[in-house]
Parts: sequence; structure tokens; C-alpha cells
Amino acid sequence: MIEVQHLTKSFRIPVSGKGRWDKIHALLTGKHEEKKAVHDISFQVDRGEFVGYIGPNGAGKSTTIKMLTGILHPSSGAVLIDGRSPHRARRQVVRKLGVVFGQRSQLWWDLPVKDSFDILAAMYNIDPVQKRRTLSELSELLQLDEFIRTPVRKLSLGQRMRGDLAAAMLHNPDILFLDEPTIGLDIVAKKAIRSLLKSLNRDLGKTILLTTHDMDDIEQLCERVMVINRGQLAYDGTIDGLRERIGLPTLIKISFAEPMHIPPDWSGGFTIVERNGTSMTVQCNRKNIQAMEVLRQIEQWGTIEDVHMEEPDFEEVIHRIY
Ligand SMILES: Nc1ncnc2c1ncn2[C@@H]1O[C@H](COP(=O)(O)OP(=O)(O)OP(=O)(O)O)[C@@H](O)[C@H]1O
Repeated sequence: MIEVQHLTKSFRIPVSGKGRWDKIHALLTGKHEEKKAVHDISFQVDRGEFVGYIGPNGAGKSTTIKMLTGILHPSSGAVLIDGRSPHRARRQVVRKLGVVFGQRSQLWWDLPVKDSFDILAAMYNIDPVQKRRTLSELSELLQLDEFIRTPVRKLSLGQRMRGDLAAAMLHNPDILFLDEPTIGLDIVAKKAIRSLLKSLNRDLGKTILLTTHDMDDIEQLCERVMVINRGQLAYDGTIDGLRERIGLPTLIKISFAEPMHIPPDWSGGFTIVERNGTSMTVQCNRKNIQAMEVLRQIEQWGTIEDVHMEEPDFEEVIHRIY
């Protein structure tokens, strides 16, 4: 559905040193250097996937999304949306895409939300009956009624985001590109947006590529995560796979029905961090040993009553990979 092949984007930026004269010299000589914002990225996203696209500030996330949506032209490489290039077949591709840039609203600031929807419906040439039907579905999903007649500038951030999501969905696109849709929202509004995104993906089958700095968004929504760092793809896979790759320890707390017995010839593979009477905490590195293998060994030591597993904190995992 989304195919990205060796995508690269370079920007030409003026060369200038730190000093005032360096800057003037750069202006006079017109010297430029190439800055590779995105460098040789390839991936594929299938229909119905919910993929997180994460990376530190300046990693190249927005630049990628702008190329996927046809706003920016790649310096080299290709993007195909259902087999078509967003640059060459802009009209057809744009109909399949909904885009939300959390930092910038696509709604008209001084107009009531409804008027923005009318303008967008006209731009996309949406049939009036279809528009009414979609709007009534979206109203239910996003509870638009409470603010649809209010000018955008008077909306709370959460309401504005719901308005923006509705605007992105008005032409019923199959794919949503969401660039920081929860930025600046309080916990309650974040929760509401997350549950909405979940239902857009699960119930309506939308394919979603989500960019965010909020690791809870990623953990709660995405099965797959792609990490971009300095313009290059550093990881593409599951969240658990990322944890394993980084190799931070997993903690397993086990309670036994009676005092456990550790055989004297036990050779390890994991570490016992704490033990007392009928409970113990072990630490294993999933890179070296699977949690199931740890438990298989431990069940020989006594009757297990309860197991509690603590995965390494995802924030910490991301901190390591950046
Ligand atoms: N129009 C431009 N001209 C020159 N450099 C640019 C331009 N747009 C982006 N860049 C540079 O390209 C790099 C990638 O920027 P991009 O906005 O894609 O990062 P990002 O991962 O979205 O960051 P953030 O999380 O801070 O939004 C940065 O170094 C940025 O300064």
C-alpha cells in the first residue's frame, strides 16, 4: 500500500561559520552545503497497519511525511501509494490520504469549524449526500456537535485536534499520516485521541503512520515501530523486538506455593536479584534468553503460584537507541 524505496532528501543550506564575518562571507560568496535530512530510507506499510515513526528532534520524520504526502519532492528514491507516485499522480493519491500536522491546523482560524469542512468538501468535490453522511458519522465518533459552530481560534487544543482529524477524514481516505496529533494535549484529551485512533484503525480499517514524541502513544497504539535517527532508518520491527535489540533487562517476580529449592548444579543464564522464602525476583536479558525458558527452568524449583513480568521502560529503550 505504501512503498518507500531508497528515499533521500537533501536541503541546500548556506555555509556559515560562527563569527559575524563568516556569515557575511557566506552571503557574499553564495557558498552552500548539502544537508541530508533523509538518507536512503526504504520500507513498506501494508493495508490496515498502525505504524509508529519515531526519532529525536531533527531526525527527518516530518521531511519523510512531507515526501509521502507529495508536499516535498525527494532528491532521489521513490514513494508509491497504491502503486502511484504522490508527485506525479497528485490528484489521485491525495484522495487516498488524510494528513494531520499537530503543530499546524488545516482549519481556517477565524471561521466556524463547519465552514472549514464546507470549504474542504468543495475542494475535494465531495458529493453533498456523501458529505452529510460522513459528517454525521464523524460527529458521533469525534463529538463534533459541541464545537462545530465555534470559530477555530476559540477551541481548546483537544477540540481543535478533533476538528483537524475530522477535516483529514472528510474525503474518507484509506491512509492517515499523523504528525504529532497528541502534542500539547492534557492526559484526558490524549486518552480520547488515542482511543479514537485505535478505533479508526481497528473498526474502520484505516492504515495509520503516526509520528510522535510520546512513547505512551506508541506503546498503546502501534504494533510496529520504525525508528529514524540522523535521517536513516535505525530500526523497523515490533516494540518487543526493539527491547530485545537494546538488551535492557526484564525483571520477573515469581511467588511459589511453598519454599523453593534451587538445585546446586544450576548454571544460570539469568540472575537472581532477590529471594526470600516463597518469592524471588530474577533478571534476564531477552537478547540472550527468552522469558519462557527462564520460567521453564524455575518451575523445576517449586510450584509457581504467580508470575509478574516487568519489561524495561520503553522511554529508557528509546533513550538508548537515540
Ligand atoms: N526546508 C528546510 N531547509 C533546510 N533544512 C531543513 C528544512 N526542513 C528540514 N530541514 C532540516 O532537516 C532535518 C530534519 O528535519 P525534520 O523536520 O524532518 O525533523 P523531525 O524528525 O520531524 O524533527 P522534530 O521532531 O523536531 O519535528 C533537520 O536538521 C532540519 O533542520
